[in-house]
Amino acid sequence: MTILDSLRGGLVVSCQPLPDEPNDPMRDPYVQARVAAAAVAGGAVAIRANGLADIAAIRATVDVPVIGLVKDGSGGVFITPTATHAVEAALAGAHIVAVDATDRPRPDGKTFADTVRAVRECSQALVLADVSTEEEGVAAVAAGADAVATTLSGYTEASPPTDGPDLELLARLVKALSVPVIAEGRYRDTEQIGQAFAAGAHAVVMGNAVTSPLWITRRLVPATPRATA
Ligand SMILES: CC(=O)N[C@H](C=O)[C@@H](O)[C@H](O)[C@H](O)COP(=O)(O)O
Repeated sequence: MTILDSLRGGLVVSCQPLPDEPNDPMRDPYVQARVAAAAVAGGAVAIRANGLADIAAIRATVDVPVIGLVKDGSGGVFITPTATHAVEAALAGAHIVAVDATDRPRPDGKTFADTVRAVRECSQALVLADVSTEEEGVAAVAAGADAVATTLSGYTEASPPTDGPDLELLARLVKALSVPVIAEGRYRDTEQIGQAFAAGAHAVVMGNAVTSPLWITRRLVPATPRATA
């Protein structure tokens, strides 16, 4: 079975501390590896992880594929923004490297296709294109992406933010592409998971709703009298 086959029809759990919270107590490779192990024990078919130390720790702990990325920067392209970041993620142990494949300029001046080539030259890792529009997905596949994810919908100028997941983009990508399309971004419950698979998703990624006590608690606390006192 190929790596991508092993993800088919399953839940991928994204184990990442909150990016805008440098003091998130979960920011620790050992902790993230234990969270990943718990997710796998619960049935996750793969783990998505950010940063070389977390990728390596999770790879050493779980026996499912690791989708690795390296976040760097805040505005513009920040998910595995350069070919160097992508190569480092592959060498740290990612089976699949998630790379920003939006049509925005990249900090190293290279193209997404250059980045795919760099990963192929140094490893067996596959490349997952994180996109925000259908056009970006089509271009990413032409440039060599092995799979495409809706990860960046709602986070670029070309894609207006929404509360829930972008099921429309997912359905359009499934129709337009011949590679697996992974649903990611603001999936929170079983109903949305069902909707994603009904729209043709290869797999669904859930992050904060599973792996961030800080994020979950912040959403629950406003419902308490204490919060409004
Ligand atoms: C846009 C961006 O930076 N997305 C990142 C991608 O790796 C993560 O911060 C996501 O939050 C996560 O993968 C999915 O989490 P949720 O299921 O909570 O959307």
